[in-house]
Amino acid sequence: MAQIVKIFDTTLRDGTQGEGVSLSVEDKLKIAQKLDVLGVHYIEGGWPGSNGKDIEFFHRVKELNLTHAKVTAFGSTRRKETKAQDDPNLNRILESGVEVATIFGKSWDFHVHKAIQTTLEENLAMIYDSVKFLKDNGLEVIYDAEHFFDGFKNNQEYALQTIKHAEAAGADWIVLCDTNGGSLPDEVAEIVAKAGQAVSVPIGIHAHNDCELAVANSLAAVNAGARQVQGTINGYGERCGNANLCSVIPNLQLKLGYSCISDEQLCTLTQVARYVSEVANMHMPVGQPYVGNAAFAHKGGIHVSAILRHAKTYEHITPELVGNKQRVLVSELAGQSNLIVKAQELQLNFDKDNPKVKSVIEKVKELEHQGYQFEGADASLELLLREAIEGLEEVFTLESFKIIVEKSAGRGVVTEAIVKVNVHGETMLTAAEGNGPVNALDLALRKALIPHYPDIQKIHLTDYKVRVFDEKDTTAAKVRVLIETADADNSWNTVGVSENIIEASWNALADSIRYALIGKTRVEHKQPEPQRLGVINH
Ligand SMILES: CC(=O)SCCNC(=O)CCNC(=O)[C@H](O)C(C)(C)COP(=O)(O)OP(=O)(O)OC[C@H]1O[C@@H](n2cnc3c(N)ncnc32)[C@H](O)[C@@H]1OP(=O)(O)O
Ligand SMILES: CC(=O)C(=O)O
Repeated sequence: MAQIVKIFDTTLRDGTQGEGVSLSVEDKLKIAQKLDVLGVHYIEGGWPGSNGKDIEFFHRVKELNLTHAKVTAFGSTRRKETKAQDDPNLNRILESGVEVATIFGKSWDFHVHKAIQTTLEENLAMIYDSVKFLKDNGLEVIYDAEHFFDGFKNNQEYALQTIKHAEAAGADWIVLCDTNGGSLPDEVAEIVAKAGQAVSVPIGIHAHNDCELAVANSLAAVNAGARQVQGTINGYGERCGNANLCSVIPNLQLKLGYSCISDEQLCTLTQVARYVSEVANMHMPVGQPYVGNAAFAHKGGIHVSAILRHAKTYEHITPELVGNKQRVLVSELAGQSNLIVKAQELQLNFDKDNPKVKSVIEKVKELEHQGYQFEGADASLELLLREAIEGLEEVFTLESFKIIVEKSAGRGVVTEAIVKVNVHGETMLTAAEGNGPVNALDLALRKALIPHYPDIQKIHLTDYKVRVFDEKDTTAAKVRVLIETADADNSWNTVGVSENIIEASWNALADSIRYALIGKTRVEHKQPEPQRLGVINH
């Protein structure tokens, strides 16, 4: 029977102490629901003694009827030289209506002297009184021993006295905190084991990531006897963050054989990680272990060739166990296997014996050498493959475009694009004003295409990125433009490269529209004529 390790999520408290992370009450409530579905045991919702937002959260979280997780409110021990029952912070915890309180107190004598500027005896009394007050009021109490590892290294006897005082006052858990994130796994293991011998209540670990060891330290603590791990989704948190639960949970469960959440809940991990990053509006690193977009993405041709034979050759776990999936990238590092997998994904008939395989690989490598990058431009790659394998209908061809940018005294900059394209034998000449050259080009091209393809009105550009780079051996700077386009159901990315930013943008734009139109039915009956400069019939 696997040993149980309880998961304490502090995304909504310590996570919001991370730079750039700010959550509204609504955001916090939405995330709490996801965390409950994920199966964490505790959700630390905030610090009611700190701000009105957190007070409102605790008021409203009761309406969610969470099925699994216990909600806990955070705070500190009472202020020095006061009574616990008079302490506003402890009273806000009671008023929040939670059944579990998490309070932190000082373990490091240096902090007692320098940070809270009181005596060692008064700090012990602050810990005892505060835990006792909350216990006397019927709460489960988790005692976070702040700076425990630094305190232990500086004055072992005093650090142990602090947690013994918490235990004597009735704490249900003693959580050892590597608050400054400076400890190493071997030290953590040794100190957790010694603390475990000093007290008989269960021990937990709360690790920060300042040495990029928060996950490793959490695992070391569990192996040394800790039975609760505190951390955050995606590792958000003060300074360099907290232990990332998206790595802690699968490591504990899949590698070390502990039990934290059910297998079905583990399958929601990737979805929860991405959801939280969306709500927090924080970019998620593609290479984030287990849950990142590239966590099971294979780029090197050798790797792809091997995973086709057995996924285990380059995957440490089956991605679906954590709700992620395998991906194959195509780039100048690709071999034929990459292209074959990609083509299979697109349901294109393209096997090893197809004579076109080599020429397509060469084309991809040549374009990447020119500055194209297909791993971030799935739609451009699909067009290239479809064109090579089955040929593509020419949905439109460019005859010419012209951009006029005019700045005159007393007026802002006015940008106008004139586009001439041939659509099924008909030359469409249109013009549009935009708030910049790319916007104007986009609007003019759409005007030209709408009569033939009215669906084009449902798509819109969602992102536009430019990267300037110097081509090897020449002095001319080239630019790569990446465009993201979306309709109601999907989004897709295209790439264009040129020494001229407008031409690079046009290439990416034209691919994005082509991609949208390929496979869509051409309307037989034209829509009412759009505003345009002229239509030339051939
Ligand atoms: C390791 C951690 O992550 S702990 C959590 C840190 N998170 C936060 O600080 C976020 C929320 N904080 C806040 O909203 C505010 O700091 C508050 C409301 C808690 C306190 O605000 P203020 O009363 O203005 O105090 P301020 O923040 O300037 O100073 C902290 C006070 O807490 C005291 N304090 C710090 N730790 C403790 C403790 N464990 N027990 C008791 N008092 C403590 C300090 O001594 C200082 O009080 P003093 O000036 O009387 O000596
Ligand atoms: C309690 C806490 O957040 C810490 O010690 O880091």
